[in-house]
Amino acid sequence: MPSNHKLAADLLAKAKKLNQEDPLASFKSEFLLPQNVIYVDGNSLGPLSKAAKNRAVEVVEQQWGNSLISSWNVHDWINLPTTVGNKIAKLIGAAPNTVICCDSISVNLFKLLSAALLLSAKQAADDKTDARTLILSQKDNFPTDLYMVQGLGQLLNSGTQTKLELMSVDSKDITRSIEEHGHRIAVLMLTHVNFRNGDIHDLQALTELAHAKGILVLWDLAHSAGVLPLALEECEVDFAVGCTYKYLNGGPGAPGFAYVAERLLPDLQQPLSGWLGHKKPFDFEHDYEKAAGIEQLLCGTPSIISMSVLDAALDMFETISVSDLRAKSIALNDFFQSCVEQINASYSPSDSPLVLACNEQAQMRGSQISYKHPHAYAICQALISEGVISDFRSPDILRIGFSPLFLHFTDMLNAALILTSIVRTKRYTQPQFLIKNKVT
Ligand SMILES: Cc1ncc(COP(=O)(O)O)c(C=O)c1O
Ligand SMILES: Nc1c(O)cccc1C(=O)C[C@H](N)C(=O)O
Repeated sequence: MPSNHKLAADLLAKAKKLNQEDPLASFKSEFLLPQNVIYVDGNSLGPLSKAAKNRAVEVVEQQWGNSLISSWNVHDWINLPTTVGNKIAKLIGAAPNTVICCDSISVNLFKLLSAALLLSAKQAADDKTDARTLILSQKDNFPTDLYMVQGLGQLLNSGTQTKLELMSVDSKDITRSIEEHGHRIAVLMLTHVNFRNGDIHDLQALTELAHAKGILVLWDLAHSAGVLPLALEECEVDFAVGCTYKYLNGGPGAPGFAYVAERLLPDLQQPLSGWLGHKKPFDFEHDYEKAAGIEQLLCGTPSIISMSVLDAALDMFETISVSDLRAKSIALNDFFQSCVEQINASYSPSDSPLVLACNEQAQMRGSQISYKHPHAYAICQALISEGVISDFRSPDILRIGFSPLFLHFTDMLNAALILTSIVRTKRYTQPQFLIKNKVT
């Protein structure tokens, strides 16, 4: 407890009032969270909902167990990637039938980047200009995005001619790089919300700027889908990818999604030409002919159990607007930050304090806050041992995520009390917290 009892009482009264005013407060009871746990890691893996658990049992016992292979028709498994894709489309401002649920972000990036490069090359040939060879991205992107470009580059550049180069620059230099190298850039590939510090790129402005230079745009929405309002269609975004195991609560390894603007679908050619992306998969023809719609992004047989669980988890979003989710996420983020600041201010300054490693204003960040500390890993482990599940991002970032569907403002106060106390008393220095041997 803060030494100042009045402060503690005031913060608790404020938290309770915010809970009462929260239109999303009742959704917490839809989740099966363990007792005595404050889960501030829904930005890495969303928790289990009752609906998802029930669907898991149903799909295994009834659908697979009883209906066996007829479930592809009876339970419409065959259309699940588009059914689920359409539910996701509503959350990201995409037109119907422009989103498909399949594979992982990494695999979908490979498909879409390859397809974008082919479109760009065709455009250059039509315009009689040199083919563009650059993919512009941010240095601080989530590594898999950069790795996928590097892997694709190895494949494409195996001959004598360089066909693809990754140009990764500081986020603050993206605009300047587009201005300077625009004519050489085929694709601008950015992650909307930065996984370490929560910085948000201006999706609309950067998409417009890139288009003005003839660049195709691909957004990674891993930390945006289901928590930040998005308008892909309105902003004329070309491509997007995202995952469903974070704010969409689809479960560990739940399939990702891919978005392609409707206008690009007819000429799109993706390299993972598996049978389910074929125009008539069940005709079992010798030659590949792509499906006309977004189904062309499919490759092999989808993971039906996982996708069914996700399908059920997504139903919760039917009655909620993303702007309400964003408003609550900002309020949780802001309240947590102010609790930490006020509690710390009520004590004499600590000799090794947590330092904010993100924008100071909650509305300027994604649904997370990041602190820098030389012992961030140990602090994270100490937090987990005291029931506050957060995560650590190498080398020195403690990351707290705010999932608006199942967190209450009282959770924020309790998490802030535990965090500040662990740092102040240096409880993180216990030996078991110092050994770095865990996935976080
Ligand atoms: C921005 C971003 N992109 C991609 C990924 C991972 O992609 P995949 O679904 O392929 O594991 C993550 C997190 O794991 C991420 O935060
Ligand atoms: N996808 C993950 C996994 O399979 C294991 C552990 C963590 C993850 C994550 O999603 C990490 C997450 N994208 C991040 O922002 O750090």
